[in-house]
Amino acid sequence: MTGSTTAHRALPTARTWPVLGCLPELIRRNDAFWADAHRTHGDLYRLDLGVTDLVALGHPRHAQHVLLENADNYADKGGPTGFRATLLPLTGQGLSTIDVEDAHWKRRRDLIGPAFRHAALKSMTDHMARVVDDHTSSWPATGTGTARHDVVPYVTTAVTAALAELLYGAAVTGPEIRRIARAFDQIMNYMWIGMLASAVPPWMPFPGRGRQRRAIADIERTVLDVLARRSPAHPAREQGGADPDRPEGGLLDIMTAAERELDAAGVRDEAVSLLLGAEPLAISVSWALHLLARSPEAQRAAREEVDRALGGRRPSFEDLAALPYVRMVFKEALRLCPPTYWVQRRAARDDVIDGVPVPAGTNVVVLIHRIHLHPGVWERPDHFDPGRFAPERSADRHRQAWIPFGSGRRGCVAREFSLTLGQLILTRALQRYAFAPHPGRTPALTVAANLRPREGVWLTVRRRTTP
Ligand code: HEM
Repeated sequence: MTGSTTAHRALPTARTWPVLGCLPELIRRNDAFWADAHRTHGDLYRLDLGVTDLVALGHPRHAQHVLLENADNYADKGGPTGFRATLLPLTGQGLSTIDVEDAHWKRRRDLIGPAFRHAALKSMTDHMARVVDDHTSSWPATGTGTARHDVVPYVTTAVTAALAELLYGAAVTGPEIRRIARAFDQIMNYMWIGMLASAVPPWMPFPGRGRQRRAIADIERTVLDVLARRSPAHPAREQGGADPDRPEGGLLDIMTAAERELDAAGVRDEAVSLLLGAEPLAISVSWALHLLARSPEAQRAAREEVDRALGGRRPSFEDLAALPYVRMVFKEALRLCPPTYWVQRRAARDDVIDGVPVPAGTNVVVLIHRIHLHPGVWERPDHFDPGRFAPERSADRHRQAWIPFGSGRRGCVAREFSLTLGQLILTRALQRYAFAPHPGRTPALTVAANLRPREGVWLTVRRRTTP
């Protein structure tokens, strides 16, 4: 795709206002803005956001170029600019936000990666299934009757509990999970305002800035409280009060033992930034339930599969292979609602993408959601159709057409873990409940730091009496 000898074309620019660029329009119109920008400017355009300038990339071949083929030129995530401005104070120097691929990043990745790979997954799945079991057994759905509620907090609780045990080797309490979820909510929704705030010195008052700082402090305090409970000096451990089913220690223990440089600040950054993975996972599982609620046919197919494979029993790692349709439902939910809507990189050297010059220092964003809805790649892109992930229908698709976990060297370290945990929660939920729309409350997505439901995912939930 590079080549300085070919004729270059000019880059169309999405810009509305002289100083703020598209930012006000983006804040006002949200997801509709992106769809229109794509229709007007095509797959590749310059996005003027006033405080920052980006090149937006919306075709799978752009992802292939930036994240794979020419990844050496895009090893830098772009510092505290653009979409990253509001998240960095929360995540510090955690693996996901380490800016440049260097020896430090590689060492951290090599330490964290194996904990999420297949062999580790196999041993942790049964434990995760038990945690999921506890946290999906009592969603509001009275007896054989129904209840109408937002499923996001319930899914978030199951995801956060399972993830915290894996990371910290310690249980989080209900109030802690609710505090973390509230704080994540504030932080995610602050993104656009946070971008504006990034242009104003930190000591100057700016709307929402105080709330944002308090939310970050809340998460940090809660995580440190949980970590303190796993300390050998903590009374709960000294009294042998640990749950015999719970794996000793957690990923953080392994990391602290292996990497001496992981001091208190390093532990804090990694503990917080890995926990942030709970948010996209909870969003995508909740969105899958919404899609199933609106597609009785898909819900029936998924339920028949789980009943056939499991009856009413809890799934084990070996069972997951017998639940391919549930997996496809989750993948389709991640296509329609990829919580990590974009990934950002900075060009180290001059480059050319699709005939457009991209000078050194340019920040580019790969727009995952636009790629997932690209009409040239997907048939009926807006339509919920889990069967499109069947092997026979996927063979000819561009390899970068579905990238909810990113791609290449900085791709999500927890991809397999997330697919497994999502599959487990959906399976258990389908065994226990039937889902239907909530009359008068149609869930909608909003583009914040993640792509996420605007006001929750309200559904009608009926407890099943069989199998
Ligand atoms: C459905 C759930 C998830 C989605 C959609 C998702 C998405 C992504 C994406 C798109 C990236 C690439 C970012 C980039 O290229 O700049 C990424 C990286 C990462 N994710 Fe996830 N993620 C999910 C769950 C998780 C979970 C549960 C964890 C932690 C336990 C996690 C930890 C990470 C880390 C540490 C990285 C950075 C890897 C590196 O830079 O080397 N993610 N994720």
